[in-house]
Amino acid sequence: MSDLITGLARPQIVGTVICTILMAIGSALFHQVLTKTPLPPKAPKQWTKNDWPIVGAWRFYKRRRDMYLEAQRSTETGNFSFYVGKKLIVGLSGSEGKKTFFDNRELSISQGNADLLTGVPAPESNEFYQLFTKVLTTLLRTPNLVGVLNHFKADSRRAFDGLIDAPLARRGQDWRVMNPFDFMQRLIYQLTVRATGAREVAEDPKVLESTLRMISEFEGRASYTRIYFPWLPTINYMIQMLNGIKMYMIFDKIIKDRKKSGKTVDDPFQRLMDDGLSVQDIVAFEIAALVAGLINSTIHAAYLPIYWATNSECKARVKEEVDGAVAKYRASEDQSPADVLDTLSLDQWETEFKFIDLSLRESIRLGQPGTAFRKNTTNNNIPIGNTGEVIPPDTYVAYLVDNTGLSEDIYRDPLTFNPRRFENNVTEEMRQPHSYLGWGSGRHICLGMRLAKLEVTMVNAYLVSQFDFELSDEHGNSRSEPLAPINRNLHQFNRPAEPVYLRYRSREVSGSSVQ
Ligand code: HEM
Repeated sequence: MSDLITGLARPQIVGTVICTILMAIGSALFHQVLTKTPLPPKAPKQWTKNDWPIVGAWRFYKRRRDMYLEAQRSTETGNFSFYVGKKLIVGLSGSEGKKTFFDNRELSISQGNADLLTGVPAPESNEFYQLFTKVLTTLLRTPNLVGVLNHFKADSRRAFDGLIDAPLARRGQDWRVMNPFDFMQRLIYQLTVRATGAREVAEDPKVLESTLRMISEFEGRASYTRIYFPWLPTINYMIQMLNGIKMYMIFDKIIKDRKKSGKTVDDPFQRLMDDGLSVQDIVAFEIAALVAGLINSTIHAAYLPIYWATNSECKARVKEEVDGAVAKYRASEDQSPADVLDTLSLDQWETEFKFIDLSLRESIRLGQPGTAFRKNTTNNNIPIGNTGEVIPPDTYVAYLVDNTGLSEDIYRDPLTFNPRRFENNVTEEMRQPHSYLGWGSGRHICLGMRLAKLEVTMVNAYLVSQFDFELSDEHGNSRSEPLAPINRNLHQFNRPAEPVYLRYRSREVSGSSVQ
């Protein structure tokens, strides 16, 4: 083996290998240039400002919103075409563009996402997409959610007990400090595994941690280079593949162990096995569901207490709501607030926390940078409403979500966090179709919405029932400077660039516990 390695390391051989790789890349680039199709007739006007040869519109991945707004302003209809590598993308805007994007049944969401959202392993084939959505929908029905509810409560209790046991921020103080994004990520991930996966993962801290790291990497190691050059084996892509193999081995082992021992486990994973799904389909389902479940739910679960901590009216309102539910369902005086929450049914979790729900709705409206994608997979032009323009066959479509979520025509003072806007002051514009895109709109509504709402509500109700919290630095010093604004050029919502901390203390200690 060592001879082989020394042999391969010889300068001539290294040189030959490098030359071969460079020639392969060179000829692929040449092919890319030669085979780029010209703009089809009737496609919206092409936007080429700042384009690079071969690559095309690099700003779409570097400064997406800036490029999009500039391009849409440059055309009469607000629609425009551009190339990313060889891929033709039509950017839609305006009412006709928006209606086409969200209502047209011939535009494929799975193909659009698979090709343009690298990092998120969107189901590539239509058959798998059908299977994925069918299984997810079944798992998130009432009987299955009721089945995992006690695990949700127990996991949440354990996580919050851990917060109580954490060391004090400073001697002589009663504050402790957490990074809400780290805390929520671990807990939300565990709950999502409970709802869609295997107990062997949810209940083994080591496996939970290692799979969480791999699932986070699917998103964190997005390789935009591969969107331009799908054939390029980038390092990030290789790491994603490696993580895919490791996840496969973990799930394959669980399946084999269960089969060998003849043991059946009462969890969603067993349901997939009993339904006869292949190992490949189970693994692909688990990865897709866990990635979809992790990204948005975690970030919003962590942002809610941050928003509340910076807005005294909201903080008072959420406390009132949670304390009200605790008082309403308390069966005996010796029950702690968390004990009471442990007794709530699925229906009570889904109906008693309206302000948390409104806060989530508002957090999503504010935290939805980037574009949604579709692809015209038919052989026909798809008309863009009555504009006279079309989406040609084999073309991708994008819609900048901020065009709606931050529209001053729909939302007054759109950059302010104000959950009450959905409660009172609902304007005529807010009642129009496609005026809120937070959970999707038209033909594609989020299939995980019920799970996400349940998770975010539950973890935040446990938090508010037990703790006072404020923004702080990592040492527990109160923080007064405002958070940096959300980077609207992001492709999707993420943690703030600078870490944000919450200091917290038990409400029993501070004397503000619900009586
Ligand atoms: C706060 C958390 C979440 C937010 C804000 C969110 C948001 C969205 C949005 C905006 C869409 C539509 C995308 C488009 O039109 O292109 C969508 C679709 C989808 N979401 Fe979520 N989502 C969340 C959580 C989840 C979870 C937990 C899961 C699953 C475990 C999930 C699974 C899906 C799926 C499968 C679709 C595609 C639906 C279809 O193809 O019709 N989401 N989500």
